[in-house]
Amino acid sequence: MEGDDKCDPDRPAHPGTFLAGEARQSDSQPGERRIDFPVSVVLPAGGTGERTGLKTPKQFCSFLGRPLISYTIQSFERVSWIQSIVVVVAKENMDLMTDIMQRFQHRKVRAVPGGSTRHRSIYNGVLALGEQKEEEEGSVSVDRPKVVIIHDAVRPFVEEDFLYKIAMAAKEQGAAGAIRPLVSTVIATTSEGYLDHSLERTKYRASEMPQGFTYDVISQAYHRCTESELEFGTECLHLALQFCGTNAKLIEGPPTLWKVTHKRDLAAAESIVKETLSRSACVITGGSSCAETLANALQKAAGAVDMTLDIVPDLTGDCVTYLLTECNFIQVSVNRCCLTELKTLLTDLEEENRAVLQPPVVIWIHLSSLEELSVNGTTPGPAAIMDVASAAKLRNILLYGVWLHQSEAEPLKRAPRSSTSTCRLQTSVVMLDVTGILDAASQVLAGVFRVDAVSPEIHN
Ligand SMILES: Nc1ccn([C@@H]2O[C@H](COP(=O)(O)OP(=O)(O)OP(=O)(O)O)[C@@H](O)[C@H]2O)c(=O)n1
Ligand SMILES: O=P(O)(O)OC[C@@H](O)[C@@H](O)[C@@H](O)CO
Repeated sequence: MEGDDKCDPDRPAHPGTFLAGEARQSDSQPGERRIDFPVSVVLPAGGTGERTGLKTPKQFCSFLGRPLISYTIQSFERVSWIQSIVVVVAKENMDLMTDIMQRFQHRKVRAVPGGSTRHRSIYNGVLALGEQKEEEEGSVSVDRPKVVIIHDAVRPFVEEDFLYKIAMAAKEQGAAGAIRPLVSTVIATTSEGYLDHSLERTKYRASEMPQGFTYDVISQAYHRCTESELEFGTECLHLALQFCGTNAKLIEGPPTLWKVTHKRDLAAAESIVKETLSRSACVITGGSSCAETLANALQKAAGAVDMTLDIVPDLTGDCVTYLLTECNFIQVSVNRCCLTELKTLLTDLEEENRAVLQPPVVIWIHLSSLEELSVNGTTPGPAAIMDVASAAKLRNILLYGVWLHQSEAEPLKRAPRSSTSTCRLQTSVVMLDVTGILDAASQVLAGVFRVDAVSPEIHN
């Protein structure tokens, strides 16, 4: 089995080198990532978080209606080349973890019981990856990965690019780990509590997460390690070196890899999530092909915005909850205009009342012309939407309607750049094509991102 040579305890460990910045492997560029081997993740989350001083273990502390661990899981779920995630939680938290996975629709994730120490929890997670699984038809399968990424569940800010570097280095070297420069100098003390000596800071780094290992290396390292290591150790890279002779490749990671340890770290994590979310929009077009066009128009108009496109074509209450945890709720619906559905959405938004970017913004784009709207009779015209919008504004929700209005008499008028106080589209905005509509809608969205107060206007 490949990797045995990497786990030869007699093989002398070479000193290894600090990789400044990039992994020596081919520098990955976004979109160029090619992972052609199975990668799974173990998220140790079995601790009690004593250092926060809180009763709730920090991984289950919530902000913006979502537990910290859910943010971490989401970071990994978004990585397409990760095949499975194992969350390791204390036995007494298994039901809570199952509820979180269901409530936030976490896929690819399963929970297994942790141990009395972090190493024991991680070991349980590694063993779970190697277990045989009963398939529905009764057959047995093992989706044993080639590479295992281990990452503390209380480090919610992990980026795909860095995960890619760790996974590639782990596959090539047998082990890889994230490092960061030391902030404080490391000193050794005498038994009487005096300075014995200090270490030269430039020669040392802080070991962080994520870390990566071939399955063979990490499973055999844990299989061979001592009870004392399992009880008192804190470093998986050390186990790989000590018990497998595998010297990890060290890769300097971004500052976002920090671990939530103390209570103040929870507040820091919340402010980072808020800052990230406030640049995110959810575009729901019900399957219309214009989602990408709108996303591009918005990126041009509003700058870097994290767009979630068409994740939920039909909105019901629990989907609104899901959306609100994914992004600031800005819905752009194209050619979907049922007044009942609109009112239901607005009610759900009001009841959820958790969008980070207040107020939530809903834009209905009608690619059918007003004439068609009035003919089919089922779609409310501007006046009806205006009534709904006025009522919604009292509930701190902004509703816009933008219509395709075929009128040769009037030239196309681009919506003006949003002003600093309000974001207005001209009352007689004339759209002769989808791009013009989307441009106007993107300027509304851009205005939302750029101004605090946005007055709802209905434009046709
Ligand atoms: N028996 C344990 C102890 C810790 N961890 C996990 O290991 C990660 C990093 O450990 P740490 O920050 O020390 O978490 P706690 O042990 O919970 O914190 P404390 O030491 O303050 O109690 C956390 O995600 C924690 O949940 C674990 O899975 N099993
Ligand atoms: O020691 P703690 O349990 O607080 O946290 C675990 C950290 O030590 C660990 O994540 C890194 O040092 C990398 O091994």
